[in-house]
Amino acid sequence: MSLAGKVAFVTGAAQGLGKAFSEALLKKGAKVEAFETVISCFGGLDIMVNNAGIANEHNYALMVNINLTGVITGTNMAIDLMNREKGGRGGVIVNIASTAGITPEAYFAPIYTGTKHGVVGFTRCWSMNPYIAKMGLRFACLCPAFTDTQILCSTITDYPEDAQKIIQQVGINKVETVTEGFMQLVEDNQCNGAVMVITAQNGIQYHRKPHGISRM
Ligand SMILES: NC(=O)C1=CN([C@@H]2O[C@H](COP(=O)(O)OP(=O)(O)OC[C@H]3O[C@@H](n4cnc5c(N)ncnc54)[C@H](O)[C@@H]3O)[C@@H](O)[C@H]2O)C=CC1
Ligand SMILES: CCCCC/C=C\C=C\C(=O)C/C=C\C/C=C\CCCC(=O)O
Repeated sequence: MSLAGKVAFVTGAAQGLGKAFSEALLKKGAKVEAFETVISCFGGLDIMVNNAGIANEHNYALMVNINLTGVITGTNMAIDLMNREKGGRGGVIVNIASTAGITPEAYFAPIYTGTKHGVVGFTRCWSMNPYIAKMGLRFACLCPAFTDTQILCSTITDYPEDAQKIIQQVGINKVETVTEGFMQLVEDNQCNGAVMVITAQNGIQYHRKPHGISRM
């Protein structure tokens, strides 16, 4: 996808990964806008990034609301706006999950892990919907391991020993590496259903795709 003139909306873009994603999109010529402006000034949306998230095991209702319900709500709103069959231009929806959405290694954070598993399952499920081709939509999910942003500081403060132990094992991603992976997901029109995993040890990788209806 060429990004020149495309309209993007990134949730939670004030800092951290959301800010870095927005800056990378702007550099490639996209317009990164507030939701109201997207409709009133640009008449549509091409790229939706559900990025906002928190880590707070003590307030699980809030965390589920932001990390999972927020992604579902943002996705639903974007589908309505982008659906070619309803006058939209089509486009891509990228949901930001985590490696915690694939493996439960952060044992001290079961609710965070649950919300991120939800994001991965929700995004994968949409990507397998046979009607999205007509709607002009594709879906992708980004799963970074620990990355150098503010959310990490609060985790280390809340769970110093547990977090440090895992971080020492797996390392910390640079924001730039995660942003590079994010841009691949946005620009590669072939990557519907991609679940991209990014770790400090192995860099950018694709998690294996599910194949149709599972035979368990
Ligand atoms: N930094 C890390 O180690 C990793 C982060 N992630 C995910 O990446 C996403 C971005 O996190 P970071 O940039 O790392 O953290 P961050 O704490 O720097 O940024 C989070 C952003 O979300 C926004 N936000 C929080 N609640 C919101 C709400 N109710 N409505 C709108 N915006 C809200 C904040 O204002 C902030 O801009 C999150 O979904 C997080 O779970 C995933 C894997 C690793
Ligand atoms: C992880 C619980 C607290 C969440 C808030 C802080 C930062 C967010 C980090 C993540 O989302 C990444 C979460 C867990 C990573 C744990 C292990 C990574 C394993 C990667 C690997 O297998 O190499």
